[in-house]
Amino acid sequence: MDVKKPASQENLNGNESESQISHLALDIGGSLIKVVYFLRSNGSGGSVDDSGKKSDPVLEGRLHFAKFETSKIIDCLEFIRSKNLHLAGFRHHDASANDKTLIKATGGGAYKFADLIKEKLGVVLDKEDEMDCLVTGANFLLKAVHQEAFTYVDGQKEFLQIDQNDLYPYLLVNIGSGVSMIKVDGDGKFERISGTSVGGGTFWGLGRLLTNCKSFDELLELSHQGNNRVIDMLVGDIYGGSEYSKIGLTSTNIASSFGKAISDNKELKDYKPEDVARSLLRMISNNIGQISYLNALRFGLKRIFFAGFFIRGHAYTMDTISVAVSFWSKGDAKAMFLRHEGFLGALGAFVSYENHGLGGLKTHQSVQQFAVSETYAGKKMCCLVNEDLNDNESIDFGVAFAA
Ligand SMILES: Nc1ncnc2c1ncn2[C@@H]1O[C@H](COP(=O)(O)OP(=O)(O)O)[C@@H](O)[C@H]1O
Ligand SMILES: CC(C)(COP(=O)(O)O)[C@@H](O)C(=O)NCCC(=O)O
Repeated sequence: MDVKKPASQENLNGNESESQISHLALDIGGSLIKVVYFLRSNGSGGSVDDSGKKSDPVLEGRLHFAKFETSKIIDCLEFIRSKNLHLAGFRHHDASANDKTLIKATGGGAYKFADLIKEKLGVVLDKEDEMDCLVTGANFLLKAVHQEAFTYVDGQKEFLQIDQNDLYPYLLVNIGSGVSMIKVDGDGKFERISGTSVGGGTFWGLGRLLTNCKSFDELLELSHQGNNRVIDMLVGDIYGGSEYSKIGLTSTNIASSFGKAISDNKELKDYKPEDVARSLLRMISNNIGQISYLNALRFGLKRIFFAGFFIRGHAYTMDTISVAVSFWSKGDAKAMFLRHEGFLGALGAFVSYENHGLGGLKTHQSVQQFAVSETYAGKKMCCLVNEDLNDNESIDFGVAFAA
């Protein structure tokens, strides 16, 4: 598709200066809206290639991440408007002057809220397929971002060196509101092999009803303090304190999640909310870990990457998933996690701008100091990740714009 230059370079009048704003991409999920936008550093835009010759202009800047609850979409739109990010889209070359700016978006909300966004921001969403975006985002992170993937064993994070030549195939498990399991065989080569409706939305929804927590983080924090053995029925509870070693179960293995609640003769109010939260988190994480491993086994996949905002970098969640994968695979398979766990879809949508000749992701000599420089989708790019990335973080980045 032919494109005109980014609208951001035509008509800006707000917080971020015209020279700074570049691309904006959205992933509007069942629970959260993820926003990724690139702001170029002042003065960036050199155009010298490796041999010192003139080439495509390279913009250096930072990739920014933000998220909002989907139920508070108006706050998100206000954020975008306040920063003038909605002016950072693109237009069809053949578009009439009245035609709207297009913004890349994915997730179910790109359909559900298209009219609202058009009304509030005056932009049209250019929709990208959610599964495509998840895979593109995962491949992008695994190839380009230093220290993106890690294992979590016995409370220790161990960062992985990803071998570009030995990345595929892998299983991507995205734990959002629901869970998608995708076998990834290469760039754009994937199959969604399974899914489950028992996911992050289930944890937050049931948790809210059972504990009266007012926020997801409060529920996570509660679970941190709780003891699941108060409510879960353990093998030892059934076997009089002994293990059932013949089938590989120790006395402390959970035999039945929430199983004690049937025999305790107690009401919900008699349990501590923190114990309920802990049992719930454990039940859902364990279940996802187990289903993931069974799907990995179906296709002979040894590596399973877990993503989605359900994980939230939470130690107990990652530990439970890791233990489940290790337990069911008898140590054969490994659970791996991603630092930008919740932003795969939005990053995938962001990367898709390059299909329109806008902002192909590409590194340049001038950004050589960055930690990783790899080929992605036939182009070179690189990123430097700060030590402690979390919610509203950013990545230093080099982007080449088609002239
Ligand atoms: N601040 C939050 N508010 C609501 N849910 C959150 C929050 N942080 C993490 N979560 C968890 O993340 C899940 C959504 O993950 P996400 O990957 O964004 O999926 P989706 O695309 O379906 O919104 C929620 O269902 C919940 O379990
Ligand atoms: C429908 C979805 C792809 C939507 O993505 P989400 O907003 O949950 O990230 C996801 O919720 C899902 O895969 N649910 C599981 C449906 C199933 O396979 O049973």
